[in-house]
Amino acid sequence: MHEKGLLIVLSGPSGVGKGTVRKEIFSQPDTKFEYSISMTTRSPREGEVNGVDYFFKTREEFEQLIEQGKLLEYAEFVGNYYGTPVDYVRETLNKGRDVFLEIEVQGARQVREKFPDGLFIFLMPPSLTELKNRIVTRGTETEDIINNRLNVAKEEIEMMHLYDYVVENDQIDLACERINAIVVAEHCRRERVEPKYLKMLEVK
Ligand SMILES: Nc1nc2c(ncn2[C@@H]2O[C@H](COP(=O)(O)OP(=O)(O)O)[C@@H](O)[C@H]2O)c(=O)[nH]1
Ligand SMILES: Nc1ncnc2c1ncn2[C@@H]1O[C@H](COP(=O)(O)OP(=O)(O)O)[C@@H](O)[C@H]1O
Repeated sequence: MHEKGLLIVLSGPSGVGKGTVRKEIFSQPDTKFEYSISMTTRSPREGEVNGVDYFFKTREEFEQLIEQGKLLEYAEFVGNYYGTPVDYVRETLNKGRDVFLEIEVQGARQVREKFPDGLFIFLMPPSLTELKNRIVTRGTETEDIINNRLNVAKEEIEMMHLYDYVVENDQIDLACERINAIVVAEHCRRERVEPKYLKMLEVK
């Protein structure tokens, strides 16, 4: 019988670098977490592969998944649905593997309700100015949309207290190291009283 795996949730404001940090973590050969591939109604970008980057769905298909209770959480983000497949998450955790979700903050909030024992990590920008720079560099958005996004980001940052850890994404490699260290520490903390260790103390 395996111990249940840890559900790791990485979230944070739009543009902070969640996707970038997640990709870096999963490009490291010694990463042992399983990435849960999300469902989305947004169109694939150039180079994105169905079943690798996302499971691309129509709005009808996605709404059916919601009705059938197939999503652990879902949210509408900039006009598209995004959601986490519940069966994959439960099956993988039951195999004793750690599952890693990279999702926006509304979804993370729903996961917290269903998995209060999950490990919730909030990625923070070094400053709001730097967050604005990242949103500007990434997109083709107009000044109005960028300001609107920044206001949303401020509301998202206010949700920080709902998380177990806050990690600054000043440099991608440092943010990844911090996340990996948190997961290792969290395993030690949770498995401290595991029977196999207590057995060492048993009198023969
Ligand atoms: N709630 C939720 N958010 C998701 C999920 N998958 C991805 N996201 C988030 O959706 C947002 C948009 O993702 P995407 O369209 O890939 O664009 P980008 O990450 O901003 O380049 C990001 O904040 C992701 O973290 C999911 O399954 N559930
Ligand atoms: N540590 C960092 N330093 C500088 N730029 C970064 C860093 N992390 C991410 N970025 C850049 O910021 C932008 C937003 O990153 P992205 O991963 O798309 O954010 P999110 O998934 O949180 O919306 C991208 O252009 C990315 O290259």
